[in-house]
Amino acid sequence: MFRSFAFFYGTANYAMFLLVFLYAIGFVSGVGVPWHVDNGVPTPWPAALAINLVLLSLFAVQHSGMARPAFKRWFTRIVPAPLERSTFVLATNLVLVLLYWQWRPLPMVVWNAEAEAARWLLHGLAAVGWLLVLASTFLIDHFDLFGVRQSWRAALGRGPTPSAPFVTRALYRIVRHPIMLGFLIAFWATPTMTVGHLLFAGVTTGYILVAVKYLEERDLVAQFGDTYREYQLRVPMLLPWRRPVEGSVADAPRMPARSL
Ligand SMILES: C[S@@+](CC[C@H](N)C(=O)[O-])C[C@H]1O[C@@H](n2cnc3c(N)ncnc32)[C@H](O)[C@@H]1O
Repeated sequence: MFRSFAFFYGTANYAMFLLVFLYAIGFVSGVGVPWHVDNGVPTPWPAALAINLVLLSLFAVQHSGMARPAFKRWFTRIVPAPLERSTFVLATNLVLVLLYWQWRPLPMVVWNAEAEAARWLLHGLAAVGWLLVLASTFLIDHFDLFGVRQSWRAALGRGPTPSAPFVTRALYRIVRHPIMLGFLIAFWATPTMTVGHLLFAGVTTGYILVAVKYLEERDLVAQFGDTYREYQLRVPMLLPWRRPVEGSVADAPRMPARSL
């Protein structure tokens, strides 16, 4: 019974993620979907701003909170360990559906590229960003990242899933966070930037910078130790042209493991 459920749960949450990811492309680009970053229930700007900030904060709290090792340790007392990642994916899906549905437009235009070539160029750049996200998930371990591997192993009656390996090849040789870089490109490369889109891009950029530097990298140092510190010295965080900090592993900042 549990094995069948694990298979269904992992597969259904992943299938929903694929739809939510596809919708994200439409939401940000404003193409092909009913509710997007520049469309929704017209709302006076102070209320629209407040609602959008609540939605973005909800995403940040869910996403960063549930990804912390301390939360996972507590959560796996309630949810079977092989289904923990898939439950994280389900929660992310639900928060994003709420955001797509309840987002309020702030339509004032900040910039607008009028030349057709410039518009296509910016759409093309955004497409490169989305492809970078997708390609990078396969470099880490796409099916592990979205909980399919863990739930399918449970369905097959296999033992606990071994941790995904530490990756430094291909895109991870150029920057330490290609998935986040892909999101930043996709969020900012738009021919028509409205106040609502700017709010979305600005807040998500701030969130990505804080979450990567102060949460994810601390966890990675705690998990991989000097291997990750040495990686930080060798490879820039997000921008390929930025030099990583000069120094040796011994000089690298010792970041304490997060207790939460
Ligand atoms: C949503 S992914 C984002 C990865 C990375 N921040 C990026 O932007 O490409 C988060 C997961 O990737 C894992 N991760 C981050 N860097 C990694 C690496 N170099 N090798 C393997 N896993 C990594 C983290 O432990 C975390 O579970």
